[in-house]
Amino acid sequence: MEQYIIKGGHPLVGEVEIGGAKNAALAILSAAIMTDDTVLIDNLPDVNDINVMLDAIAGIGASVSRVDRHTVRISGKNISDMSIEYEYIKKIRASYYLLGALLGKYKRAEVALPGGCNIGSRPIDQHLKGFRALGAEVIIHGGKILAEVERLRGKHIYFDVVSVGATINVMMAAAMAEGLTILENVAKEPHVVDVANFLNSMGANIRGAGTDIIRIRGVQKLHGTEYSVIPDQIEAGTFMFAAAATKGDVTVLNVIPKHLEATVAKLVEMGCEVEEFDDAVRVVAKGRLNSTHVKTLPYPGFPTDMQPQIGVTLALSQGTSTIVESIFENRFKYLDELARMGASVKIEGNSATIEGVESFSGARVSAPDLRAGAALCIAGLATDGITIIDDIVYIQRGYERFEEKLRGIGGIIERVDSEKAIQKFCLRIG
Ligand SMILES: CC(=O)N[C@H]1[C@@H](OP(=O)(O)OP(=O)(O)OC[C@H]2O[C@@H](n3ccc(=O)[nH]c3=O)[C@H](O)[C@@H]2O)O[C@H](CO)[C@@H](O)[C@@H]1O
Ligand SMILES: C=C(OP(=O)(O)O)C(=O)O
Repeated sequence: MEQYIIKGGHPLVGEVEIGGAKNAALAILSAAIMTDDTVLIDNLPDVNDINVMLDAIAGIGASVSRVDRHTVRISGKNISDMSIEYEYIKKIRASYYLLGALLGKYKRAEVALPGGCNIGSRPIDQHLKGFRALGAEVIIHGGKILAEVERLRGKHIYFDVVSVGATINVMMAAAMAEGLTILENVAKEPHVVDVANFLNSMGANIRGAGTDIIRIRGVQKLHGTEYSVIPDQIEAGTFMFAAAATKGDVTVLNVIPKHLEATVAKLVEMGCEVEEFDDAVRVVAKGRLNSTHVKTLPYPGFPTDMQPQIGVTLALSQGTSTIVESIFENRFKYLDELARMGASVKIEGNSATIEGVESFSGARVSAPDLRAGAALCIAGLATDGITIIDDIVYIQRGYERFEEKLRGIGGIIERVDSEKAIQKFCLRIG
């Protein structure tokens, strides 16, 4: 098992290049198998979740060839199997997108119930409601979801909750249904729009992605395309909060500033200077920041995937902050770890009250999930001591070369795999 070991306590300064969005890329890779033609996808992040997805689609017979670290060529022509093995599914949440993709193209799919970060109960009833509305028979048996239909038919579907996964999944299936599908109360996240743009570049007819209503006129066939995934707003935001928490000066490069509005608004409220360029954002924190109040909401609200990163930053800010986590019920686990570093927090249901402290003290903590793990790294980088983070496999799910990128802006962080290596680091740095 690997750990991160961090010696923090100084500002992060410099520029960092942001990669492609994991959560857009995972859906786009699934959608890529919906044509028999070849699809070239660029700006993929080189992270574990993407590799698992590529293995999963290769496992059903798709041809997958890597052009380089961030580019892949996929052909769904020789897919022979509609059943995705549990081995892949249990590792990633987004495996459920293969349901919509296979059902749309082959009218049959068999996918084990998905894994992903343990951040809440994460039902998929809205995905299944959507597939059923399009005419599919969907059953859950032996830990698998089996969906089948002779002909998918367009329908007017109203989602009961705003769900990124259900919106994208049902949109994919409807792209190859007969007639018009209208999806209401949909998610408006940038990755929903990116997947719609990708499908449209393959010949789909999807309008309205990014608004509350998506209209999909089904087509019989999709064709090959070349596509570049949007930048990862969550990776960008993570580095922006790392700059804020360490009182640093960091410019995130290759971003779409519009996607970062909620993050920028909070950083400004907290007292950061934020400069926006065409495809970059600079965050400068000149001293101790101020408290604020945060409520996670679907886009364009403040993202739940950024809640731990702002939480860590608030725990070092002046005054009392509150966070309401309204999307997932189990996303405060990092606060218990942070309390071990000296943070003052009180959790009641889906609300947390944070009394800012001047500084943390280094401790050994565990990453409870992907974003919480990244947030604990931020805590370590802001702490004038040694912090060891266990279970970093979660962080590797979604951050490419995380420690390298942090080192590029002055972070003292190493990935180690033994107690001996930890001791060596402490002797050298401590
Ligand atoms: C791979 C991927 O893209 N993961 C992201 C995706 O997860 P995911 O797609 O799983 O999250 P959803 O947007 O679906 O979940 C939003 C809310 O809806 C509820 N819900 C969802 C589906 C459903 O059928 N029934 C239901 O009740 C969930 O429990 C949650 O409370 O969006 C989340 C919210 O932005 C992000 O935190 C995840 O990083
Ligand atoms: C929670 C996340 O991923 P997943 O939905 O794949 O667990 C995330 O990207 O923060």
